[in-house]
Amino acid sequence: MSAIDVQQLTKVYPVAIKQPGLSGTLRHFFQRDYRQVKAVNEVSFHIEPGEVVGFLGPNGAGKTTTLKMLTGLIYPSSGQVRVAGQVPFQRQRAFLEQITLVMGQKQQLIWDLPALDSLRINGAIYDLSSQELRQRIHELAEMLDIADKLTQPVRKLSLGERMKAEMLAALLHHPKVLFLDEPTLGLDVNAQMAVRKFLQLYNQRYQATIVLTSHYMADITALCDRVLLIYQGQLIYDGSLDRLVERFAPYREVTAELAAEVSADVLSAYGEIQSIDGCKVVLLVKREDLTTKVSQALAQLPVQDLTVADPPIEDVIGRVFDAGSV
Ligand SMILES: Nc1ncnc2c1ncn2[C@@H]1O[C@H](COP(=O)(O)OP(=O)(O)OP(=O)(O)O)[C@@H](O)[C@H]1O
Repeated sequence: MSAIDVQQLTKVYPVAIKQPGLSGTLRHFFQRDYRQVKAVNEVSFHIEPGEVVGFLGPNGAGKTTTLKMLTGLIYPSSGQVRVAGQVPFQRQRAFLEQITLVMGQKQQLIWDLPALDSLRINGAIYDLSSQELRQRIHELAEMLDIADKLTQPVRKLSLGERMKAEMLAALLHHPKVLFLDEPTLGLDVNAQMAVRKFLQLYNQRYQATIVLTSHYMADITALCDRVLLIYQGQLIYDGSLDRLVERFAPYREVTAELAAEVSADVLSAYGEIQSIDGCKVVLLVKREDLTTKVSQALAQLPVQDLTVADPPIEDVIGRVFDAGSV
């Protein structure tokens, strides 16, 4: 059985239209006109247990709306969803016990109390015995390296420590399916890495399924075997990151260190110029022309060093979204 099954999922939001000015406000009060915003449009995918999947898209693409439907916070307008065999919007206990949702910009811990107190409340909600609760807090706190911070009021924790404590609270019931919306938002590089490491460990230890959205590509490349690209509510790609680069970046990035400066006119014969910084040049070369262009460059230019790489994944995805279609 798939961990997540989504078929033709659609969400349409009715949005009230208000004319400007006082008369518009008065009219709006008595008679409202609505327009329909299709935030998610016939999206289908399946995710197997234990998979870690990145959900990518520009602002307003429909990622959060999809996560909200997958966690049962909102009803779909049409289509089917099953998560851990359950229908999310029915909000059955058997469903809630198996999932969690972490939103980077929202918090569940009580600001003025130590995290430990909020964890005790969660333990009671999930009917954990005091021994079970102690053992789970101990285990997760070790994994997150946060044990010594749990007795301080949450408001005194750093952002990174708070995020770790939030994770602990969200995972106390050992969910099998994790939905994470921007879990590393605003964290510094070290805290981002700590959260990523923890998620890897949790995934391995509990064979948990993880779906995450992030605007930090480092999160996606470190964690996700598979990515879903969503654009204007539609799923435009479902597959591995490598295949995404091959499919949407039909070029490679060639960086050359030259012994002397060479004019842009001459360099443009070898590829599309990405940047020239004195003797360091970066060119984009079509994959099929790579061998020919690189051998020509080596023979004809004063090359001291040359490297060939895929372009940064941010650039590839940016180009896909700029192009606006597949
Ligand atoms: N409650 C709502 N009522 C009306 N429209 C909404 C509502 N929630 C979201 N939308 C609209 O639906 C679209 C998708 O929004 P959503 O929050 O799902 O995007 P997102 O991909 O998560 O974006 P971001 O990366 O900025 O968080 C946007 O056009 C947004 O304005």
